[in-house]
Amino acid sequence: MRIACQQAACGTTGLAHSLGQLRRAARRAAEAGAELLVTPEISVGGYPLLTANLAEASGPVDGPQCVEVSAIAREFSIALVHGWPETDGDRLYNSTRLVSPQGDTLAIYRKAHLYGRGERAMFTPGGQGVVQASYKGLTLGLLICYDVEFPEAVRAHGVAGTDVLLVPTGLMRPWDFVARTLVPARAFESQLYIAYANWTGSHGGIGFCGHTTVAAPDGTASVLAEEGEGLLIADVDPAVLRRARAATTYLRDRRPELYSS
Ligand SMILES: [NH3+]CCCCC(=O)O
Repeated sequence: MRIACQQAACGTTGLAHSLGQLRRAARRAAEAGAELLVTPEISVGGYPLLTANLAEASGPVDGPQCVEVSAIAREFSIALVHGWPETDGDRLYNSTRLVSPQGDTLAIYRKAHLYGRGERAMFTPGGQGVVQASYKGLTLGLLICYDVEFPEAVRAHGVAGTDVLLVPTGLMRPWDFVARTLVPARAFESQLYIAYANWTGSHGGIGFCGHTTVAAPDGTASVLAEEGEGLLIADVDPAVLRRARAATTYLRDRRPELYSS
């Protein structure tokens, strides 16, 4: 399956800007033959989410923001992973949604490991660890940014049979080590692909470090530079998963009865 990861210029000025940026990426991804596009953390609304953008960017899964994104998926007949501030009753979640090429919601994941005082003040932490969906014969999983820095969170997906972990992110400097070293290591140790789509540029006092990555379970990775918008195109190959899992049998050789919880 060919996938695309958007490395988007941050500094979103509002919902219309976000949706325009996402639509352009969907068109380019479809033109490149991709069947799935992954966009950065809170790609609808911008990261960090400014209070000024909160009212127009936030909504329930059947709200106008998600309806617009579903229309983009249908227009270009491509599956999409986008972030947005999800409202559910009086709670606000830092969420990501996997949308089918027909615009249907295949999965929603709410960021469980919130990062820093700003996020913890604004969002409610998600309460689900492993969220998956089937697409094109593969099992896709969802995590968001900081989640991937917890080996337990990624390993839980590996044990649950995730083939491709889709990770919208908002990774800032000086943490580029996470993109360059940790994400490829996570893919290798849990025997799955990780598609990690980041922002670039500076916004809200934060400098994002790009390095959008598709890391494979065999230790190889495709990476974009730190600066500049772009679209990373990579092919996810089930044969690579099979060969890697046969050669590196971490998931079979685990001894969970020996590990503290
Ligand atoms: N080590 C922290 C990197 C930033 C994670 C986040 O913004 O969710």
